[in-house]
Amino acid sequence: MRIEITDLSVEVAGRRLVHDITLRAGSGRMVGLVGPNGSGKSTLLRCVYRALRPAAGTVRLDGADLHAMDAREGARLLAALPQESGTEFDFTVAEVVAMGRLPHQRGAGRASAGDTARCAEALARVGADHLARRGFLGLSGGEKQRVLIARALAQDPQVLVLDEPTNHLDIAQQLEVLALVRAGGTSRPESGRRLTVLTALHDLNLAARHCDELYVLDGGRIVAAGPPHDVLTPGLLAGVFGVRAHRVRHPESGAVQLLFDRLATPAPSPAADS
Ligand SMILES: Nc1ncnc2c1ncn2[C@@H]1O[C@H](COP(=O)(O)OP(=O)(O)OP(=O)(O)O)[C@@H](O)[C@H]1O
Repeated sequence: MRIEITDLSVEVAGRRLVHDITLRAGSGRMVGLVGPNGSGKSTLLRCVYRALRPAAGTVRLDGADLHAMDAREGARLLAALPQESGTEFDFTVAEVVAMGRLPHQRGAGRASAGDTARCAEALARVGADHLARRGFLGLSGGEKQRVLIARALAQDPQVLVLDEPTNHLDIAQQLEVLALVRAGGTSRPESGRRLTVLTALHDLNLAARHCDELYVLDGGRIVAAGPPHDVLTPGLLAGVFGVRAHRVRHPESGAVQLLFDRLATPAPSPAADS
């Protein structure tokens, strides 16, 4: 399922935080949003997963206006992992993941055997099946993140919107989760369907390695877009992130990888010494 974001602007408390965003994610593609702190990534994603309404512009899934759909219909198509998500009540892990099935059920709490199997499968895919009976609030940050990813996958969406999905995960889990998402989540290989993923990522090397295309946000606007190799240039990284970057190729995958240094600060001028 393709995502088309067109001329999207988002306002919070009367302040426009995101301006005129046009972004395309083709069906089955993994598209990354990168940008410095405060550049508008979360605000844009919040509008895409419908926590905020657009001030202008549209978000369409295969041509249908997402903000015009009813909540249940939207939730069957799109699942989200917000940056700070979770539950205040101490549900068990199994109960948290089961919430992902609600959009597919008639009436609340009528889980079928199929629903239960989908939840177990999603937990197993993120390596968290052993946590099923644990209380969610007692989990570590990384364990919580894995469970919330399982909930999103159990929702069986066609589009996944992730805000910093690798937060709290150790390096092995970061690679595991992004590979899993990229490979299509729980999507049964036999269905031939791949998830379309829009994800904010701080780690530019993970973004370069896992995303088909990147959009770079700065000051609430898109300042560059394209394949990671074309986008993550030393000039852009200096201008947007304020760092000096060296590009190397991953010896196995060939993906662009970056080594960072602080930008050299200009030597003080003689006049400043006097
Ligand atoms: N509810 C709000 N009220 C006022 N300003 C807000 C609100 N939410 C976000 N902002 C501001 O909007 C800008 C964009 O914030 P946003 O969280 O979207 O950035 P981000 O790129 O996701 O940042 P980070 O990388 O730090 O998570 C920031 O300047 C932030 O302070």
